[in-house]
Amino acid sequence: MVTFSFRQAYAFPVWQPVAALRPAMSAAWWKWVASTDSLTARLQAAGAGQPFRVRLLRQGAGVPLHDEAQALGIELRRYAWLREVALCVGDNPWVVARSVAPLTQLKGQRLEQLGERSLGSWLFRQPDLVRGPLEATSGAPRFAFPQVAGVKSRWGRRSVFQHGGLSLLVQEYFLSTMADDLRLSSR
Ligand SMILES: C=C(O[C@@H]1C=C(C(=O)O)C=C[C@H]1O)C(=O)O
Repeated sequence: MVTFSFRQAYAFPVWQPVAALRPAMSAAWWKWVASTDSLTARLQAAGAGQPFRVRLLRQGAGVPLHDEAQALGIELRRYAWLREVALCVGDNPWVVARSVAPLTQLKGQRLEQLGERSLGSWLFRQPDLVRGPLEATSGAPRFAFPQVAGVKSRWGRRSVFQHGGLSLLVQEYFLSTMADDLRLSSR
């Protein structure tokens, strides 16, 4: 079983509009990073019958990172609802994701009861869902990271979803395990 640890990164992540990073990305990666439909559904399709699983790593109240608070337009050091997962295909974590929502905006959406069901499967069923612009980074996540030698983050992306008065920042980092399994180039 793969274990995960918090990885301390010293550099502040540089987020850019996803189109700004397109020249640095292969066409195959662009399709993944710039897609705006459900990533869960895409991973399930790409897994070609291998079991897809959401591994819940952490969920509950906590203080968002500086850039997360900025992205949500909330005050620094305000508690938020945090959820960290690994999206696994077969035995491998392909994506690690961290979602953040202001606690004050949680009003019976029952997000905390999702457990190991995919947040995306729930989110994309909401008829009023609006997705904000995608931003991307080549930096590594500063949260749960698989403790397996040689696993690297290839691309990260984030966007804010709006639904029923709730703003939800979703950050997803695509791992080298996924690149290896799908034979994608490193970048
Ligand atoms: C936003 C989506 O949901 C995915 C599922 C997540 C979860 O269960 O916590 C987190 C991020 C996403 O990669 C999606 O499917 O597009």
